[in-house]
Amino acid sequence: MNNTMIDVRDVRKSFGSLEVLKKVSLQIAPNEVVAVIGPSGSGKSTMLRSLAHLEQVDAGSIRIGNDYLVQDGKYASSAKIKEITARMGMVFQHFNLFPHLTVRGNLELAPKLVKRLPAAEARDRASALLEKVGLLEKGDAYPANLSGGQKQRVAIARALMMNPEILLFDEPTSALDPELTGEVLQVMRQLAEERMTMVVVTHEMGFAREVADRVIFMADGEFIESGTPEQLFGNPRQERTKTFLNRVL
Ligand SMILES: Nc1ncnc2c1ncn2[C@@H]1O[C@H](COP(=O)(O)OP(=O)(O)OP(=O)(O)O)[C@@H](O)[C@H]1O
Repeated sequence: MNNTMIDVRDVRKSFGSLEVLKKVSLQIAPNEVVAVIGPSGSGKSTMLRSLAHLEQVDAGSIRIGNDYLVQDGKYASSAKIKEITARMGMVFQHFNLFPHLTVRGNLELAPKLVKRLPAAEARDRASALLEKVGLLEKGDAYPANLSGGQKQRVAIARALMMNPEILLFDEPTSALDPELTGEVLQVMRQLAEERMTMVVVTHEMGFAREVADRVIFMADGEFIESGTPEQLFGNPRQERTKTFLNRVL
């Protein structure tokens, strides 16, 4: 259990003349699992990437725990930003593993480099996490020799190496063949059961419905509606949510 929560207030973000986030606000409680769903291009990834400071917002505030990443459009110092983002782990659609490093190399690099973790400790931690995602025997393999599902499980283990308070997932199963999504969702389901704070941008309605504590429907740069999976899937209040769900379910 941890005390981190995410507080996003009135965040705006444009790419040129395209307004991608229109005054978005969001609060996430410690240990909450939130799924963000919505049509392609609605700003889901941009919102998530803004939390990890992979995108810079134009206005508004993002607070992680007690620390402001950005407050009323003004960013914290680069040292503070580093400190805040180190508390978050991110898992991407396309895995983003280092191709020239083995699985263990991928896992151990950041903890050794950033956290100065001794090699033996990094190795032990990597073993424990590879076991957790069912890939202990793949430690010496290179990413090119893994299936997409295995790559994504390595990416999740890598994110966990840094002992994050929050895990952010950006469409973690969208690049996978359908038969490989299950093994990744199973690891995510386990993390959810362990009460990891997670924000998951996903097209996987089954995950949103069965695993998330709360589902947010986003369209055209706005949060249209948010609720428990039962509320959102069973009895959506907004016409746009209904239309979207009718299309994808
Ligand atoms: N770096 C960028 N430069 C310019 N436009 C961008 C950039 N990144 C995203 N966009 C645009 O911002 C809008 C929102 O994109 P975003 O990836 O956040 O949507 P999304 O809801 O995650 O979509 P998807 O489900 O397809 O991944 C899209 O119109 C996209 O083309």
